[in-house]
Amino acid sequence: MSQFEESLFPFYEFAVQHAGVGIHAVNSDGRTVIYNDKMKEIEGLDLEDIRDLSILELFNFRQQPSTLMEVLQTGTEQLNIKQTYWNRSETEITTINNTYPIRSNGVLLGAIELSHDVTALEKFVLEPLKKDRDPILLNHIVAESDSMKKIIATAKKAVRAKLPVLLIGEAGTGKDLVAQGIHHELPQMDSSFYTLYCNRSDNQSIDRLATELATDSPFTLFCERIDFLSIDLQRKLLDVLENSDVHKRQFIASIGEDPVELISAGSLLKELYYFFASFTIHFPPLRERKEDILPFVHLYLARRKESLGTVLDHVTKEVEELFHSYSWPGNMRELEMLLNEVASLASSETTITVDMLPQHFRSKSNGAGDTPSLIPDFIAAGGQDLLPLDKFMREAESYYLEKALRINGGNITRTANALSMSRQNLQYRLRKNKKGEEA
Ligand SMILES: Nc1ncnc2c1ncn2[C@@H]1O[C@H](COP(=O)(O)OP(=O)(O)OP(=O)(O)O)[C@@H](O)[C@H]1O
Repeated sequence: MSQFEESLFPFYEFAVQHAGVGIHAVNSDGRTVIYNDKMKEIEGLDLEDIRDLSILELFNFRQQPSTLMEVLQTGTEQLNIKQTYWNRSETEITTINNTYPIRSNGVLLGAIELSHDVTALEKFVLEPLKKDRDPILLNHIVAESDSMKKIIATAKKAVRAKLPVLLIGEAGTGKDLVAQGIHHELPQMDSSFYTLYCNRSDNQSIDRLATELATDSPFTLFCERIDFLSIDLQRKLLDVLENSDVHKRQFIASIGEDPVELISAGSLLKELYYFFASFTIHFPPLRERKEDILPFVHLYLARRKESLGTVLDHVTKEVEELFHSYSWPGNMRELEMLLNEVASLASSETTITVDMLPQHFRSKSNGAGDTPSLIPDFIAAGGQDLLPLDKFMREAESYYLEKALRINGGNITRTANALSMSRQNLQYRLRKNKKGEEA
């Protein structure tokens, strides 16, 4: 190497450390040779954590399919791979990765990954109405269908009456959005919005709430999915609420199913239902109010254009038809996540075409009718071919995880809690099963 080339090293090193993208390079043995500051920030790892790990060990450590390993094995680049995961500091990160083989004189020396952190972008685009600090008003909410119009009208009445409200509907139908809309329409605009995320056994949140309610401060309390609390905790919550100053607060709660069914199944305390049910608002699933689909798509694309200067602004007739024929079991949240996925991989396109829809969506929406394919019967019936046990177990796991996710509106954290597993483990299994399906 010439002296001149050597004198360039400090420049290269500086550029690598200060680049706005994460850089991770491995040699042909899979050992890390470059791991810059941005990559440390993205993954929450230190060089010490990984220096002595081969890429294979690192793969197990991260529980992520490794594009670096794939490029080392195949020698072909992998572009625009989107990954969402929780890093070491328990932060959710979304990256878009480009991974390239590095060759010298035709010999493969290793591979390099350039990782763009698009978490902030994802966070914004995920919820087009939740725009930074702008309050969500009831009139901002997409309400083209008669049923959504009725929901907005009842929510406005509840604001005037200042009585507790119970929001009833499947996950992802917009209950949280309407709760925030009610809050922002209230006369005391200085009060804050407090969400109690209900978790089966989370005693401490209710204790914290009791402390908060003992103060004088006015606020709106939104108890999200009280039906997720154990009956004992529902009793405790009711006690805390009944002993607080109801005049200074707006109380709102949500449940996922019909209250009569929940009460008779022993999942909802009748007295807690009565506490919130001065106003009840039913949110029909999106499949029963398809008029709201396209206005939401247009709102989403307009917001993205306004904030990020992107050019996507409509969908083809074919996509419209597909969106109208699909059942959206995850409701508006599922549509939002789909648009997110499509838009973040688009570059100069102005129209969303069927080709741009991800494979997983095309296969479940394509004429397969309304329900995503479920395994009809898990118990072997006489006369049926038996599956090898490991295949059966994989299918059962995949079915169960998908169902748990659907019940939890696609929310990984809640699903993982409900299944008593770490979020990383759940993500790993989902990915593994998806790969298995595609294979
Ligand atoms: N009518 C709507 N107009 C605009 N955005 C909507 C509408 N309905 C839902 N969304 C968006 O869809 C996503 C899911 O909505 P939201 O969180 O309010 O659902 P939810 O019924 O509270 O779900 P969960 O029961 O799982 O908490 C949010 O990002 C929300 O902004």
